[in-house]
Amino acid sequence: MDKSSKIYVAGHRGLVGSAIVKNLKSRGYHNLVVKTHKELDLTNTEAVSNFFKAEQPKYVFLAAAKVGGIVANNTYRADFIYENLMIQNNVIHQSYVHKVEKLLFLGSTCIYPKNCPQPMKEDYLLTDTLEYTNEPYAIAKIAGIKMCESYNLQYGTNFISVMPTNLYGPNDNFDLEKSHVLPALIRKVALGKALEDKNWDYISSDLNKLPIKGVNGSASEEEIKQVLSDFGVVLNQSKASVEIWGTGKPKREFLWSEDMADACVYIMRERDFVDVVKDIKEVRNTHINIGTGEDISIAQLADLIATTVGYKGAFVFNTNKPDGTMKKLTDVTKLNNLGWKHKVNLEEGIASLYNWYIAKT
Ligand SMILES: NC(=O)C1=CN([C@@H]2O[C@H](COP(=O)(O)OP(=O)(O)OC[C@H]3O[C@@H](n4cnc5c(N)ncnc54)[C@H](OP(=O)(O)O)[C@@H]3O)[C@@H](O)[C@H]2O)C=CC1
Ligand SMILES: C[C@H]1O[C@H](OP(=O)(O)OP(=O)(O)OC[C@H]2O[C@@H](n3cnc4c(=O)[nH]c(N)nc43)[C@H](O)[C@@H]2O)[C@@H](O)[C@@H](O)C1=O
Repeated sequence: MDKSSKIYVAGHRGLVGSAIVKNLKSRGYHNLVVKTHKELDLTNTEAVSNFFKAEQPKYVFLAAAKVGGIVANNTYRADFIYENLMIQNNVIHQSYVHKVEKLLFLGSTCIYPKNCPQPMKEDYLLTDTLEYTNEPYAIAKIAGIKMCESYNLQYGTNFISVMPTNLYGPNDNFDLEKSHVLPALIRKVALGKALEDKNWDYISSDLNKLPIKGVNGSASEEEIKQVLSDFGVVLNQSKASVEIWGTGKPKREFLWSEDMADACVYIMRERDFVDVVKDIKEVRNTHINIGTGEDISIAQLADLIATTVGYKGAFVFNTNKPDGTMKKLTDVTKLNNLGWKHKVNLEEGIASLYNWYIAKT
């Protein structure tokens, strides 16, 4: 990639897209094209076609998607399959039509079967039934992999699919209903500590930045306590407790978003589709897992966050909420063999994200 190549980063304000833009700029790439969702709705085929015709990007990072945690995936099932299929169909097809030199499609490790052998190798795709809570999203992501693979085989394009594990970092989503576990627990634990410390300035400032169910920092103490308790952050006789969804037993692997962005930029710069094809007689499972190869239970994650935040209160487990897949650890051999390894460990990442979040509230 020349420093002046025109590069389109779809989803540039999101968790991963913002980290990709930061990474590219730090390396001197200066001809970036970005559009907000409002400026360009990627589900709109005509608008995407016009955009590619006008801009003619040479490289495309497809980091725009409908994204959310386990409950959002399970609740907005139609939106997750429809919007993701539309976004990726439009962007991948127009990239072919307008002769994009290389495209990177971001999927997710939820493409693997619910009871997949661990760690999950790329070859385990489509070998068994998916986890139900995120099946629509996973099916859209599998369609994206197969679309890239099929366009490469039929039309000779150079489209690469990467499957990230659970990600976290600056510009994460801290909405308690829709977010993933790590930002949700950072926010809930920080609020639990503030309740115990009677730090109303912190609580008001947090709610002013991101109201919960319409309740912001100017609401009464009683209203605030009520809405926090609806989300499992409770003060009982000066002792706080924070709710963890499910049993706390599922294990997850977490990758810092700036490491993820670095992997994306590395693959875009250094690798081509042919590098990830194992068997040229039957070209399958050409995607690449992106992760750390290390996992941790949700209960252990909560303890780590409590240590970082200095929270001394309790955790309670709400088993009416879903656990989802019990284990989804990626096999990162292919990624490591392609020449990339993660740098940021979980303790460092949690501390950085907590500091980032505090600075924002
Ligand atoms: N976060 C995670 O833990 C994981 C994420 N992934 C994948 O990584 C990729 C990036 O995810 P992440 O950064 O977390 O997502 P975010 O939700 O943080 O960002 C998504 C971005 O997509 C844009 N977007 C969404 N819908 C549209 C649309 N219809 N038209 C135009 N833009 C749209 C948003 O634009 P705007 O800001 O303007 O609203 C936003 O910038 C996705 O493909 C996701 O599936 C995979 C595994 C884990
Ligand atoms: C990245 C991946 O993310 C989604 O899958 P997931 O890994 O199950 O996502 P999650 O982060 O929401 O939950 C992880 C675990 O944590 C538990 N958990 C505890 N307490 C909270 C909590 O407060 N919030 C959330 N969200 N989860 C909690 C929760 O019950 C689950 O056991 C996919 O749908 C799909 O989007 C995808 O690709």
